[in-house]
Amino acid sequence: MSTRSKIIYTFTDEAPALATYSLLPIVEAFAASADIAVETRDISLAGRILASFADQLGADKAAEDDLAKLAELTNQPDANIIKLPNISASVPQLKAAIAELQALGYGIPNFPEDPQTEADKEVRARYGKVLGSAVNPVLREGNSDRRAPAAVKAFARKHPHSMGKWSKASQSHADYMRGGDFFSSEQSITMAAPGDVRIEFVGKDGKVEVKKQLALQEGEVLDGMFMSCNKLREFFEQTLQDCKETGVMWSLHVKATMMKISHPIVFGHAVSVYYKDVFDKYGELFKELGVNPNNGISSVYDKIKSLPDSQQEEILHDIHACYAERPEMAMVDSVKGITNLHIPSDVIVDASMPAMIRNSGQMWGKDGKQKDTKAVMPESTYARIYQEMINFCKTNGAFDPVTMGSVPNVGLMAQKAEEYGSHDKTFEMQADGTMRVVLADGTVLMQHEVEKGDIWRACQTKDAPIRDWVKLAVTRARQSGTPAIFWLDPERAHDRELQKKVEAYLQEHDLSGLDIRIMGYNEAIRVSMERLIRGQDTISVTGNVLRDYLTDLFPIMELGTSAKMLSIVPLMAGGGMYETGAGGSAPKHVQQLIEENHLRWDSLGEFLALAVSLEETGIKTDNVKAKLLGRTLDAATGKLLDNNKSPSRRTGELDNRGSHFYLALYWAQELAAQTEDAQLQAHFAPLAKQLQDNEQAILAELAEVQGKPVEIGGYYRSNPELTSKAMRPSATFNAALAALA
Ligand SMILES: NC(=O)C1=CN([C@@H]2O[C@H](COP(=O)(O)OP(=O)(O)OC[C@H]3O[C@@H](n4cnc5c(N)ncnc54)[C@H](OP(=O)(O)O)[C@@H]3O)[C@@H](O)[C@H]2O)C=CC1
Ligand SMILES: O=C(O)CCC(=O)C(=O)O
Ligand SMILES: [Mg+2]
Repeated sequence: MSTRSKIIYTFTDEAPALATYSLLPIVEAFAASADIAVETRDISLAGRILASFADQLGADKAAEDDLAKLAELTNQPDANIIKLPNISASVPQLKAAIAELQALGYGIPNFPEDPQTEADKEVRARYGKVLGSAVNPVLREGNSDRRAPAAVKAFARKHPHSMGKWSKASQSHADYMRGGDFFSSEQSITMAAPGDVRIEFVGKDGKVEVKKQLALQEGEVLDGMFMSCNKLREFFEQTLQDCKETGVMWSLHVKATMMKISHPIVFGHAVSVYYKDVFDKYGELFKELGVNPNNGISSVYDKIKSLPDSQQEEILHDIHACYAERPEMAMVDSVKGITNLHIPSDVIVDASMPAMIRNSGQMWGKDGKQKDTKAVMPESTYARIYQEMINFCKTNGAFDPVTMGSVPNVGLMAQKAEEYGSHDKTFEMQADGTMRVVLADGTVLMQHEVEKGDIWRACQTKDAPIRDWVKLAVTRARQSGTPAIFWLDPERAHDRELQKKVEAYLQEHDLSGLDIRIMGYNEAIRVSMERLIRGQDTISVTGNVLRDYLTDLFPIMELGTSAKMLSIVPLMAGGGMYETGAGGSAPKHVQQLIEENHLRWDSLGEFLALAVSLEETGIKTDNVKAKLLGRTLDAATGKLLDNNKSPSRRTGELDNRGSHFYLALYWAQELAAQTEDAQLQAHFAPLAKQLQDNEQAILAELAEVQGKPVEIGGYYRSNPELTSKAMRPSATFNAALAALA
């Protein structure tokens, strides 16, 4: 018996949003044959801005708060959500999106950069909820299971991507603080009983300011830590001096988007240290103009526009003088003169470090040439793993995708675990004093002596997600027959608390025949890499930040991109969220589409997620047609890989839309060829024939549009009609699909 069920498909931003215009009509048409409704929910940056100001927009312009509704759904056992990557916006991106929406006639307020009035503070608070990683932590009500499916791994072995050679003489390295950072100050406790705590600041005058109150659960782990502003700035200065002396290029790698409060401040210090002469000279003026280094050097360019031309020129001249004084800095776009410090969201550590390591440890300089680089990552907690990988590549050469094994990940992230949920507990110190965490009865749980400018933060990790994470790790180790390593660092207070729980919760499972170990980060990555080059797989079982870092790092070595990962979030309430790969929304791809009408985005992550989602729908609702759709989709995806019908990077060749055509063709063929369900067979046979017969005509229609600019009417909120027209240019294909309905 089948009941009509629902798959929620998220509408997001940039390249995946463009791809959705082409892929979703195919998905809807196929899913309908199994009585499954595919509904979209808009969680794009623009959609979230509009939902935040729904009360101020007319009925025709107001948007529903789809994110809030989805968040509720994640706590329902029947949730089945396909989650595409979305923008975690930096302030410059948020401002650009606001300006675009205002130009479209939406009466939303400007972003108040320095709110003083109550009204401005209220607007700033609303925008604060849209800023940075505002979607993923809300929807991820389960832990993370990311791995390369066998077919994808086989494809990478057969068609290896290019890997830059490593030289033993490479000067590239990761550089991080040796003291004064979060790692060195971390304290951690586990709550023996439920309890209320206060996070408070005690000034030198003894005055107490309560910063935050928390109701903690029994078994919850609470961490407190801080980064010294003075030590951070000294560290940046030392890295710059070192690069100047050694001639190695300088670059900064942080996660200002996901770590949306702490890392923009770190980024801002890098900007004001690199351009120190300019900030020293124009400090007062910049304050008046509202320049904020946390938004990058672009903030200076932006704010000085109001000054007379001559003054602007003087400032620009002084900025250029910094380039002569300072070491060379890695470029984001050397043609357009966009540096690593332009805006905080251009270089995001999870993707940028593997890209550098894949590229012989080099980044691009201002002359467009690649060079050895000092990758500066102040927080030493996790930066050390990159140095380990760099050492490994210098010793053993680049990884070989043909022979290397795999490092899947089981990541702790549910209920805003660890740093993921730290934003409302992160504070930039306004004065010297003491930060302390105090129980309701006055017991001081932890405390730090801090100075003005230091960044103090607390992290919470609830007990239930930890238990669920251990279970997921054991399940994956059992199902895949693969050794699993818990990456828990004995040097870290937090990990020592976690280790006690892991050891206890492992005892709840049958571990016979399993190889499960606990290791510090350096040892864990070394062992995993030693096994990797011998073709062996090792599951990394990690906390939230390492989940993020490792699920780009290893896939990018193994598969060339993390977009091809199967990325499942078994929701703790029983539902499922299927993320489409482990990568982001690939902004560069949009540029190519607009300029050349070629979209190189690979929707493989969507294909993989959809297959699991269909299969799960089939199991949960006893819908055999859904299961069959899932299985045939997997077969079609395998065929698409075998026949090399993935998008090409080059304009003029098959792109995202062409790969969707082949997916529809192969999927229809698989359904027409199966004999389990005669109804589905009869339903899809005509489509299979029509697409096969018209293959050349459809390819010609798809090819014809390429090579010239295309108008989609916006970036953050493109025009739906124009975008649909652009993304569905084959009348023959569209008609065949319409006939299926
Ligand atoms: N789950 C989520 O919601 C996530 C969201 N993000 C967001 O994504 C945005 C961009 O982040 P960024 O750090 O640039 O990382 P991305 O992973 O988006 O992009 C880095 C590069 O990876 C390649 N790539 C990624 N996905 C695909 C794909 N499907 N097909 C082909 N190539 C792909 C592209 O390489 P090339 O240009 O060489 O083709 C791309 O330029 C940010 O706003 C970030 O916040 C980031 C990670 C996860
Ligand atoms: O939420 C974000 O900002 C990024 C998430 C991410 O990179 C990941 O989950 O791999
Ligand atoms: Mg990531």
